[in-house]
Amino acid sequence: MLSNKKVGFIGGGAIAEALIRGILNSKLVSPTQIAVSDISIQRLDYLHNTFGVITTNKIQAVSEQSDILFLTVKPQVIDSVIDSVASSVTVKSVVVSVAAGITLDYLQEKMPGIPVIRVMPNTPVAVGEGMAAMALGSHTTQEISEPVSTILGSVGRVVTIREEAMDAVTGVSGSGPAYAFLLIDALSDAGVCVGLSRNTAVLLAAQTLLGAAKMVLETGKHPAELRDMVTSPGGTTIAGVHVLEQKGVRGALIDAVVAATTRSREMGKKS
Ligand SMILES: NC(=O)C1=CN([C@@H]2O[C@H](COP(=O)(O)OP(=O)(O)OC[C@H]3O[C@@H](n4cnc5c(N)ncnc54)[C@H](OP(=O)(O)O)[C@@H]3O)[C@@H](O)[C@H]2O)C=CC1
Ligand SMILES: O=C(O)[C@@H]1CCC=N1
Repeated sequence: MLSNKKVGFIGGGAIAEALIRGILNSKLVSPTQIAVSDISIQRLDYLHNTFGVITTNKIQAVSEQSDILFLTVKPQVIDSVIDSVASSVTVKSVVVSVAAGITLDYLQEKMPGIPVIRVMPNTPVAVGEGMAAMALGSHTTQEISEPVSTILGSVGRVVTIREEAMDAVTGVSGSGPAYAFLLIDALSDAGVCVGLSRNTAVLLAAQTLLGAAKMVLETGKHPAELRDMVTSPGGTTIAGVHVLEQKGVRGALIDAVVAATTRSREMGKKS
């Protein structure tokens, strides 16, 4: 338990909800240690009723109380949000921005002297299988960042990276769950196409991606080696893989990550 820490969220949308769900499931903090501010009262009611967390539409009520303050708003509004919180955060707190493209330089310029961390999480934090990368600002020591690492580590894996890699991380693992959901959806449609019920097809598709991902992580083998183990000579798998290669699925995924990375860089330039 991070028993003596108060965790705040400015913005109670998709990623804040995923983080709150995961953190509460991990039992690292209790609902009353978490406070959320959002402009939508309906959203605050939903979060309070679902998780029992403290909610308010007054941003500063959250920022002045929080030891760890997550900025979980869209990059487009982060400027005005920081203007509202900057005077109420102190050097004893740490501000964690998850906004795609928003740089440490920008955050530090807007909040001089305040420890800041730039993090790119992903929505599987909600089920304890997130992937988060963090880059520390120049006023953020390892000791200051420790509780943030602990929080992110309680809902998945966390790595510390050079900030320059953050746009690439956004393209791979930040946006990545969307590619995986698209693949699972497509694989499910394919199952239906060859005669399976929808429920069975979704189960088969999702469990197959989960199992394959686990094998990569647990065996440490190269994905291509694991793929070869499935691919019997003259069998079914090579017939399927042949079609995927002909249709350019590998190239499409590479193009998708490059496009998302480029978009993250563009969003950073506007901040
Ligand atoms: N979704 C994801 O998978 C990930 C998102 N991120 C980053 O997280 C951030 C949030 O993304 P996401 O959760 O998807 O977005 P959402 O739109 O779901 O959530 C943002 C929330 O903030 C609210 N909001 C807007 N303005 C303010 C304000 N001034 N004060 C308080 N709350 C406000 C929004 O209300 P309203 O909708 O009414 O505007 C909304 O409820 C982005 O910067 C994104 O780059 C990072 C990693 C993964
Ligand atoms: O789509 C987005 O911009 C955010 C950042 C990573 C995932 N979602």
